[in-house]
Amino acid sequence: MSAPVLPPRGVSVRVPAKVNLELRVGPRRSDGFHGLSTVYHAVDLFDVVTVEPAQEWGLTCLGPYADRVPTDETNLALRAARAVAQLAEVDEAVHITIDKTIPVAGGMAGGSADAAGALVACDALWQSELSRAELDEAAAELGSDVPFLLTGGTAIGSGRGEQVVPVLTQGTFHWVFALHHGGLSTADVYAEIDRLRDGEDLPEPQPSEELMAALRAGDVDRLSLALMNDLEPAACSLDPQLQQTMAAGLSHGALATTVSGSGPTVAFLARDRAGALDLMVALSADGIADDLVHARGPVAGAQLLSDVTVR
Ligand SMILES: C[C@@](CO)(OP(=O)(O)O)[C@H](O)COP(=O)(O)OP(=O)(O)OC[C@H]1O[C@@H](n2ccc(N)nc2=O)[C@H](O)[C@@H]1O
Ligand SMILES: Nc1ncnc2c1ncn2[C@@H]1O[C@H](COP(=O)(O)OP(=O)(O)O)[C@@H](O)[C@H]1O
Repeated sequence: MSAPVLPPRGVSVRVPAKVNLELRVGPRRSDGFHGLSTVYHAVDLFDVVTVEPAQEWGLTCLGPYADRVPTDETNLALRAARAVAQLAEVDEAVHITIDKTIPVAGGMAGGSADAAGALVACDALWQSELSRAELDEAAAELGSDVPFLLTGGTAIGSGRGEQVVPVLTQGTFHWVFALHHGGLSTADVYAEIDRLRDGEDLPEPQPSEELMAALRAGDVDRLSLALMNDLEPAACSLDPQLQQTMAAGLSHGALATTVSGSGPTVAFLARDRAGALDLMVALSADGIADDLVHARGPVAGAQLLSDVTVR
């Protein structure tokens, strides 16, 4: 007699961090968001989100940044899980465990990654088979960056960042991320760009042809010339130390640098793996950042790791 097929007990999903290769910010819209043209790029720095059936809704965060992550109902992963329960009409609770490696409030979309991970994990746990359109819509409601973390790779983001279209790329790029544990609030950085650009006539943001060509060719030198982030002056205005970090990386041979999203993480593009490791050693000797991480991109978005853990 064959064994009965039991529903899965727990599901784990691995989700990457992102850096914006380009971030062009238009004027503030009437809903308070800014129209964007951005190019997201997922890198191999991962959180793992595990959901397990439980008597009550709950969340545990593990890892070095755990004390900076809310475990109440404001946690984006918990909100994502509840959104799937509602869409799938499931009346069951889960306990979520986030094994956190992505810096918190670092401009690398860690909370958004956890939300994307929880959407995919709960959909698998409850076998709800939500359509991609339903998942994308739920993701966009949770945050502007969340749909990209479902897709991963390299992609253009438009609207407020939630409309995502994949971009053709070749090869792997090597990055060094200089982390600053202070954190910057995304809303504060957008408010600061408004203050700095007050009265300016702003063009409709568009992706640059040069960046698309560099990515299509997998050409790291061309990519180094195409990185840009409109939020950089605003992040540097709120945290002037970032300018020193950027200058230090360039003096040690980084091909280019940009603030990651709304910061305060600073991204350096290296020629290759050896270049990235040399840069880490030099920056570490300077003691300029709280931590340094080597990561590669592009990598896939939220990926199911297993659908059966301990029974
Ligand atoms: C700056 C970016 C670049 O990818 O990422 P992070 O640096 O936060 O990772 C994103 O635009 C952040 O997206 P996300 O972190 O999902 O932001 P949301 O939760 O949607 O919005 C948080 C707040 O940021 C501001 N906001 C966000 C997106 C946008 N297009 N315009 C905005 O003005 C609004 O003040 C909003 O209330
Ligand atoms: N699962 C989560 N992980 C991290 N932060 C979260 C999470 N859920 C909610 N937050 C809140 O979102 C804020 C922004 O965090 P994060 O997404 O890491 O940064 P960023 O928007 O700069 O990419 C945090 O300060 C925290 O209060």
